[in-house]
Amino acid sequence: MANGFFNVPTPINEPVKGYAPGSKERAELQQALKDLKKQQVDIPMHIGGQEIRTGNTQKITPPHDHQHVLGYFHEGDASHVQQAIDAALAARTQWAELPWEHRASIFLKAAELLAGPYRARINAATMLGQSKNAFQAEIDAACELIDFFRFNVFFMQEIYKQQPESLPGMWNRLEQRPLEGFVFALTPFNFTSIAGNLPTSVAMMGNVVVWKPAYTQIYSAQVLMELFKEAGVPDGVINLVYVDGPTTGDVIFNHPDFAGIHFTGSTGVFQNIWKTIGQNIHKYKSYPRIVGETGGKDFILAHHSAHPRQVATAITRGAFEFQGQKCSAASRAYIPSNIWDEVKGYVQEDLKSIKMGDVEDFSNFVNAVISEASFDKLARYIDAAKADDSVEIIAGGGHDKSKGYFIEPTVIVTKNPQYVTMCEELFGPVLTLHVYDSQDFEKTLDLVDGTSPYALTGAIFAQDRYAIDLASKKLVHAAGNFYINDKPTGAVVGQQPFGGARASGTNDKAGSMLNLLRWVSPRAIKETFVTPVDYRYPFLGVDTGENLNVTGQGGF
Ligand SMILES: NC(=O)c1ccc[n+]([C@@H]2O[C@H](COP(=O)([O-])OP(=O)(O)OC[C@H]3O[C@@H](n4cnc5c(N)ncnc54)[C@H](O)[C@@H]3O)[C@@H](O)[C@H]2O)c1
Ligand SMILES: N[C@@H](CCC=O)C(=O)O
Repeated sequence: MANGFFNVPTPINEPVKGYAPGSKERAELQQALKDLKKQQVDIPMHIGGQEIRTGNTQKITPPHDHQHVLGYFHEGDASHVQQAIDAALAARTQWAELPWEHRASIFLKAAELLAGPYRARINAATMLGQSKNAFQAEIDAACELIDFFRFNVFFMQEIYKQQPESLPGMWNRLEQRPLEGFVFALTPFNFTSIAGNLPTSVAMMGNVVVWKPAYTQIYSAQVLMELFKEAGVPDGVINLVYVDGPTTGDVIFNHPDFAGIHFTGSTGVFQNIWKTIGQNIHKYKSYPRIVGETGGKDFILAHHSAHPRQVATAITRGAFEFQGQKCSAASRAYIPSNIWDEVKGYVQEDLKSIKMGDVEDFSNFVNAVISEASFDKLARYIDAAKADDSVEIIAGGGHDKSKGYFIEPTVIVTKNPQYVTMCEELFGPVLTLHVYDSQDFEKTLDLVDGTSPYALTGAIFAQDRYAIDLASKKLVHAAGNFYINDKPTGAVVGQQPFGGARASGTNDKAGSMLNLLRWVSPRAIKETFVTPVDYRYPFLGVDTGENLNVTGQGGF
């Protein structure tokens, strides 16, 4: 029983460690990589606190070294999804009734564990399982997830604090109930922090969760599940299943207690899910919350006043960090003719200096793409561009899957601003670039706005303040995260709340109060202290009015 109004610690962003040669963190990370590589892990599902092994195992291999086996996971079927729902519903009442400060403590503890004893292991697992370099793993799996935990706890407190006015004679209260049912967290491969945030932000608000990660992220998902357990998340609150997407969806979206989905992934999958939920709407007890952050076709637009070196650096980092597998990665660029030669020179110079290879060699900036399917798709688009006379590849273009799924950072230049790779999300290290007449800035703004159905991230580079203002206005709906003279990636929790509109998602801004509000159903409670005993209005005259309380306690 809580007797006190508690204030959670004020969150600050977790400092990103540098991993410089000779540093303590580098030594710890190298040791964790070695430890993980010398064993083969056997990864169970986690349902109601039980480890579930089906014997139906699948291999986990690093994308940059597909012959090395890191371990196996046990795949489940529809019956396991049903068990996970049952376990979640069984845990629901006790978890929902736990005073909020205990939920806060659990996730603050998770943040501290991740910042300390779990840091090297989660980074190493993300490096090996998802082929991220040390720095990319650190900003994702460690810092961003730590920030999600700390900031979300703070936002939860802010939400609970918001209370309505009360006139004399009454007390109005707002109670933030968890949703009536269970929530499905469906997570992508590319960010360990997103995989960790989608189930925990929901659970933090008192809900119970069935979590299904992408198969290509299971290696680090297992470490997250251990972290949640050690932090004190009770059995059944977050249930982790490894079942293929359509089979999982079939059980979840037909269940009457399905109360919401917290999704991050591709637009096509999200749109199908939305349709299925719509078709099944009569089956549910409540209208499910549908929260989804999806794909992007993120842009860099330069004005003729932009600094060529700054634009080139933004292209190299914005398009090719983590092999372009960020929903925010720049994948189309519009460069004015007056600075093109310079920008081109710098980009080619940068890309020539980039090293590609295994994550254990910390000097590799680029590693492998996530899977053979992704490699084959990207190689197809690159080969089609090579065969097309209307476009030119000015950097990269090579690919090789003999040891790992390696695609060279590739820049395609096209005269046709509607060329297929200017419009479609490829999700890999491929940037397509259109050079426009530097006098046509306004026309190019329309082009940027209208070329793709997405609206996730975008960047304007200019020194001319009028150009920045014009771009901000004309591109108002073209990006949920808009950058001025900066690359379009690298949003930080608490600083640039993240999410896009149009086909890019519901824009509920991960790591913000807006997102957490989707996981509660407020109940307004009005308590009247002196309850009326006469129905008549004052002007009917019979009563003196003192018991009528028309505008006071009684109200309308
Ligand atoms: N906007 C954002 O914040 C954001 C962040 C990260 C990734 N993304 C997007 O995610 C995508 C890359 O991630 P991904 O390849 O893991 O996405 P994906 O859509 O292939 O998979 C996401 C999840 O959905 C599951 N899934 C796939 N098909 C399904 C189906 N038919 N029914 C039910 N579940 C299904 C997957 O197993 C996975 O768990 C890109 O499009 C990227 O832009 C968006
Ligand atoms: N929040 C990340 C992108 C997440 C999507 O993959 C960024 O801003 O770069």
